[in-house]
Amino acid sequence: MPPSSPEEIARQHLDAVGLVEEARMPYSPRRELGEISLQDKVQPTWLSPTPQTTTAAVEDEEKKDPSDSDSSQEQDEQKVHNVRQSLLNPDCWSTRGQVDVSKLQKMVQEGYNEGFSELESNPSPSNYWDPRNAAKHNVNITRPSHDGWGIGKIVLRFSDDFLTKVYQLPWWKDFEDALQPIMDILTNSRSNHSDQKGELVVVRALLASLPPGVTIPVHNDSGEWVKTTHRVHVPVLVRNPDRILFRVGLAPHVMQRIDCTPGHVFEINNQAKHAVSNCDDDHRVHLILDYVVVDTTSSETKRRFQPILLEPGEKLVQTRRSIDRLREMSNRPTPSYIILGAQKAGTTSLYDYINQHPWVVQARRRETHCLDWRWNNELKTKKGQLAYCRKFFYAEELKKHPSCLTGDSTPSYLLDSRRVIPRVKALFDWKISFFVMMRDPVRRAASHYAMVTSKKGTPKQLETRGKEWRDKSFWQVVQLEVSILDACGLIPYWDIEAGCVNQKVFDAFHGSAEEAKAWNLYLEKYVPLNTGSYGLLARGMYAVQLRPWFDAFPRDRFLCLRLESMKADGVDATMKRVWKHLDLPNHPVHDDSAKNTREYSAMDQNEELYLQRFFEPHNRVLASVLGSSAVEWQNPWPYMSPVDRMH
Ligand SMILES: Nc1ncnc2c1ncn2[C@@H]1O[C@H](COP(=O)(O)OS(=O)(=O)O)[C@@H](OP(=O)(O)O)[C@H]1O
Repeated sequence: MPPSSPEEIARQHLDAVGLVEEARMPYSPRRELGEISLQDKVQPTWLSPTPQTTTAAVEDEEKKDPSDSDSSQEQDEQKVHNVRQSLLNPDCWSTRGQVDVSKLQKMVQEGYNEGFSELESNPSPSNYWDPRNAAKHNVNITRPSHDGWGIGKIVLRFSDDFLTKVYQLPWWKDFEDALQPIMDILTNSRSNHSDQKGELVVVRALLASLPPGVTIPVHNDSGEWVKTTHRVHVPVLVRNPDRILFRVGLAPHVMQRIDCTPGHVFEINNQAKHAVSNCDDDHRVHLILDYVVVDTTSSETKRRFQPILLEPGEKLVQTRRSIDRLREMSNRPTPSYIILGAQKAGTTSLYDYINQHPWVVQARRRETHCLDWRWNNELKTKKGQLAYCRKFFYAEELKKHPSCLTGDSTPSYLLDSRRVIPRVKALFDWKISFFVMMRDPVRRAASHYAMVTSKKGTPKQLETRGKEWRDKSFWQVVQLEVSILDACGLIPYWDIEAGCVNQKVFDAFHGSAEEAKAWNLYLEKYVPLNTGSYGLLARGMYAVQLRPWFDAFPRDRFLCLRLESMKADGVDATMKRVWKHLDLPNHPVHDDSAKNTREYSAMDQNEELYLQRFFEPHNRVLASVLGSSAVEWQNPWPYMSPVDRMH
């Protein structure tokens, strides 16, 4: 949801003042509905509920948030159905109890209503709101929008957007006793309603002081953390609850008003729309908690949510979605991953999808080529070479953010192992991750030829693609490539004229020392740096290309993917594997369209059959080279027999 403009916020504030002054919006009755189901939280919140579920429709239809509309009626009906099926709590909030907050009130009374940005005198040591005290005795957390609106804060626990790290700030200890009655109420009220056993772990806790005349406009929280956490509010200092308009609902025009009397412990579905306006002339203080329910039988989960204890005055470095300790700076070297190839197998898409993760920063250019044709031969020391390669990335900027990472996609590296492997080994001597995308080598070859011979492109692109194939037909290039492979002794099993394989010779040759020798010769003589017009067939011989890589690096550094599986299983299914390989939390890709696509004419059927026969034995040994028993690699690109084709 885009941020609201200052004009829109002012309009919402005026509306709120009107609603409270004319008493036009009654409180929704307190209902103890227990803990809000996480199932409700992952449902879309744009949809207006059906009339039966609407209890406080005070604004008219025209005021609907434009982002709440959807064009297709069919989709709408499906969504209505889904929402009706799943909405256990269409009210989007639940009273969890009433608690005595006098202890908390005493602790935060001092300075809660001061202008936090214009403090001049020396800070009083007992004023928790004073940012100077927070910087010295606690830890400074930035909350850009809230800070911009002048909202005061006392932060006790905080986590990154994916809940990979929960930080406990020094002042948590000061407030622990005062928070206990609230924790007890939350534990009791959930055990009465929920079957899900587990321990409550607070992942975020802060006190927020909302200045008079400020409105936090209608919004809904987003991010992975929202789906697994429960958001609890406890009004602490509210001089006149009738002048506070706190609302939540499935859509802006059906939000319900919640009673903000001090001590009212309530949970909201923060994935639903919510807003608050302080129409009083005093600050309003709420305690805001997010908790998760941790399965204590799983040591891994327990460990994950074990808070990291921060020290007074310690510095954190934040981006919108990540938080790291400054002391852990430089913990992650650059780059973290390389997409090695294969060329024309969907590498641009993979790189784009990876870059959609909020913790990934793209390189300064997509294909750095810093280890092949942009390699700087002048540089003789490792230090100089590394510094040169790091310039292709935002390495300096990333140093402070070890949660975040960057990588390279240079699909020529897979084939050019002779040059690239020693350079990776010498320079990137950390646990770098590799990706290899593969695609039916026949289709790959067609795409490769179409790109190299295309007349479209920038002058630079036309130059790097080379001229060697420009006046040759596809078939002529195939013949040229076959003769090159043959001259290197790489295809003793292939009858060039008949276009068929001698399986016995292939079985004896593949993986042999002779093959490795012939392959080296090929790489040495026929992998140039000044053109893209080479390797039409070699780039589709995946098993031979992968062997040197698997010999040089541990196998678990590689994630090998099949473009066709990505198409069949969906991008998100593939990306789950990618995030795991990068050790990144899951994140849905918002743009999963295919990148770098091109229209070109279909291949001649006889030429296609020739190539299929050529690649078939190579495809069949792939599973054993990959060491994979996965179904997708057993017969990765099944070709139809000529007889089948006729039917
Ligand atoms: N998601 C998805 N589904 C299906 N097909 C896809 C997808 N992503 C990329 N592609 C196809 O991959 C081809 C481009 O590959 P690369 O990006 O690796 O090319 S390059 O080496 O970077 O030039 C290019 O193939 P052709 O269109 O046949 O040329 C793309 O269409």
